Amino acid sequence: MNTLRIANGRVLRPDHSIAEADVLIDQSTGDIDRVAAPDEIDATAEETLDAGGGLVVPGLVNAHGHAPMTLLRGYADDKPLDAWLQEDIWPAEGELTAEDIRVGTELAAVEMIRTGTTGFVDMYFEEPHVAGVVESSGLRAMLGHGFVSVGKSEEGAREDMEKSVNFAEQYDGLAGGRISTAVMPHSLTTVNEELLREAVERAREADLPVHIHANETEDEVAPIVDERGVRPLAYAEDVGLLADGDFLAHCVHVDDEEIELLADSEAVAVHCPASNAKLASGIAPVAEMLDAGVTVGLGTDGAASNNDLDMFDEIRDAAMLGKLGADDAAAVPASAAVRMATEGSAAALGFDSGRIEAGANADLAVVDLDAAHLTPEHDLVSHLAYATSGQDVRHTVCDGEVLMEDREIQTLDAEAVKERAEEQAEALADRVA
Ligand SMILES: N[C@@H](CCSC[C@H]1O[C@@H](n2cnc3c(=O)[nH]cnc32)[C@H](O)[C@@H]1O)C(=O)O
Ligand SMILES: [Zn+2]
Repeated sequence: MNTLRIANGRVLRPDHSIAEADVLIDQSTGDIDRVAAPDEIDATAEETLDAGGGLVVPGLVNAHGHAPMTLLRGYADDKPLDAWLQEDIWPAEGELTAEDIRVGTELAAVEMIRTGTTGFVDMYFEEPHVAGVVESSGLRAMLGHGFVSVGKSEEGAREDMEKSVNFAEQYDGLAGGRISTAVMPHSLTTVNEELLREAVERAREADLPVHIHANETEDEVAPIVDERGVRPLAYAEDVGLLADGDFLAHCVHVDDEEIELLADSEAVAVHCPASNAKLASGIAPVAEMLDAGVTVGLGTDGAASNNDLDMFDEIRDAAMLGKLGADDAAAVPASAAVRMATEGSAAALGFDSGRIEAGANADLAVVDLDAAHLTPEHDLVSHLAYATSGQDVRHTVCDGEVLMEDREIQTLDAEAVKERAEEQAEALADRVA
């Protein structure tokens, strides 16, 4: 057994207690073999990472995003979703090349590894290039080709849906099992009913989950209520969504009936607080969803509506906005927010990660605790939610492989990626202008 030992640190246990413990990783399986006090582990490890003065936490899982949009970070801000997409983002995306997608994903991978994220979701296009970066970066991901029918001929829309199903079938399980896939219709209003039903049917035939944007803005809800006389999630359930493995991004404008539908289903809601705030989409009723027993994951959405991919920022936003939305300072406490970004997101994607215990994927990060902004140590879970930045991460490990040691990324040349991304983004903006 090739072993990696995360030594001399403290560990965040699944019950959110803190233990002085080493983590022994079996690199042949990529799983955690043991978590125990140092003197209880006599195995000699081929490789050791020093977690002294640090806290070993589950690698964060970014359960909704559009990775290549890092090239559009800061390209268009300060407008609501529809105007932002129609006036800026979709015109720019029309000029994106496959190389842009590859470089934008590399930049996203550098940012995620640097900030302790070990798993992510991508809904975009040119996904084979995204998959190539997942393979080389060492991250875990659930990928899908996002498709719409609006603005397309019936034939063009069907082709796009086929592309989404075919990609999901062909890429599931690649990169040594670190890639999983989903069929990804863009949203309940940008894909017509016939195509949506067919996409869901094809996903079930292929035993694949479906990922979709849902109830993000009032503008997405009203047309469905007006046309169909039912709430969007009732329509989603009727087309066969809300099945086990399905996960819905946003769920901002959901009423009690829809929260109950989610709670009674196997589907997972993915909360994107920063994106919802930045686009003024609203504050999702996360406290109510959690109280109703809905599984809630956490995601940044794209870097053009956040504008970073730091999931520690997202944890803090979830806690803060959850309180504001519930008008209750006790809502979405620190532990609940941390759990959303670890176990909640892992559940959304069916990842066996999100917790530090034997048998789980060895997807973890080590947070340096010696900074002034993490002093004193009354409560480390409080620090994870209210004070930790992704820049505090020292090491990142995914599938038992070291992706970053002492803030040095091992699987990508971070400086070269940043340079390339600058060049590609500049050329893209020139093409759009
Ligand atoms: N542009 C693709 C649609 C699917 S890719 C995923 C799309 O979601 C867009 N997107 C990014 N953030 C959001 C969001 O918060 N809500 C809805 N769409 C978004 C993103 O810009 C991209 O166009 C096509 O025409 O076939
Ligand atoms: Zn999105």
